[in-house]
Amino acid sequence: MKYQGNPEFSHKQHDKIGILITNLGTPDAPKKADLKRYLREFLSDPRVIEVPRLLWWMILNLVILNIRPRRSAKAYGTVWTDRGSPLLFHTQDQADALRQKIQQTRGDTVLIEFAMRYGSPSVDSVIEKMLQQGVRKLLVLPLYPQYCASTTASTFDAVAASFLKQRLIPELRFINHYHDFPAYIQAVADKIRRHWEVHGRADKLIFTYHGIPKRYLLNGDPYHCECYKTARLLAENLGLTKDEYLVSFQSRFGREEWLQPYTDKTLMALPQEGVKSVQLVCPGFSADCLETIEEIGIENRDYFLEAGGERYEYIPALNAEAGHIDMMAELIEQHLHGWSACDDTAQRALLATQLGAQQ
Ligand SMILES: C=CC1=C(C)c2cc3[nH]c(cc4nc(cc5[nH]c(cc1n2)c(C)c5CCC(=O)O)C(CCC(=O)O)=C4C)c(C)c3C=C
Ligand SMILES: [Fe+2]
Ligand SMILES: [Fe+2]
Repeated sequence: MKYQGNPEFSHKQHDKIGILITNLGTPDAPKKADLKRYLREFLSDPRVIEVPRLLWWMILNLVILNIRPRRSAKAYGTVWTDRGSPLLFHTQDQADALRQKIQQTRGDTVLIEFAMRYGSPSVDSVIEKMLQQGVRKLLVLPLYPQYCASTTASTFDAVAASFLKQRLIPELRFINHYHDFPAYIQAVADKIRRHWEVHGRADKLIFTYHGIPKRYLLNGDPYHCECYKTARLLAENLGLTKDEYLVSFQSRFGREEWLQPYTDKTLMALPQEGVKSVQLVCPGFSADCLETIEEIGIENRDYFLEAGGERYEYIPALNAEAGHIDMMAELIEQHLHGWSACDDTAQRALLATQLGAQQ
């Protein structure tokens, strides 16, 4: 059978609204074999690596997958916890907290789940489960505040691919970005303010974002622009002047030029310019993960201190904090507008009665 359906379909079944939050995904364990599987899936995505397929297949399989898994496994080992990868357990906590919050007002007419674009739980398996549970309207929220084809559009691809095999596809809404959503700006700004209350301020506040190849920006990706807009809105909210903050881009991969200025090079240069203390925040990451805890929390700290810096602080991501969950709930409610779970139940009941009378 080409298209899957639910033979238990009933006209009396109440429609449900499904809310699916997603993030990038992470390896199952900090081991070479797990990294190889994870990196193969991730780096085979043409939305991530825009290079002719045959050429990339050779580079990936003959070079990268023979070198990187060992190195990355070591890095993941430094952030791994009893609950596994931070990205996984923070996303799980976010879904649990969101479920509690939204079900307080909407009851069990709404299902809230999380999925990962790469690795598990996969987008496909979670959508399948939600459809089986009666979801007929699906809202997808990729937890990337700034739109990027490599992350946001890739998530859309996975959702669309999952529908390809379904007989009954749900109504779909997809949140593209929320980089300028007031409650998101407020939540990040509040987090910075709370850090200042405990630790005081530094010479510079650095907004550091995951980079992408510069070529993607030149080909029309709005990510760079949305990163800068987020930084401007945060600076306005915090009352910062232009010389009190910086924007930079981290996590370079491969040899071509990525978005500049690079975070590592910036941190190496700042002490010579008289900047001795810095605070770093990652407004593009909704959950702490390898790229924030290890790369920003550890690796870049060393660069700054070795270059003569004196004080370096990383301000953690919003993770499953109440302010973040409230912001997500507000964003979701805004996008649920006009959707109610059972608005056609009465019509269905009527139809079922009519069908019954005809038989
Ligand atoms: C926040 C947005 C992200 C963008 C944009 C992004 C683009 C991007 N990433 C790579 C390559 C790698 N990224 C890796 C890890 C990683 N990336 C993001 C987010 C974005 N990536 C997250 C949340 C994570 C962490 C996952 C975790 O398990 O904690 C990795 C794997 C780690 C490693 O080996 O260094 C790679 C590789 C590219 C090429 C790219 C844009 C083209
Ligand atoms: Fe990445
Ligand atoms: Fe990295």
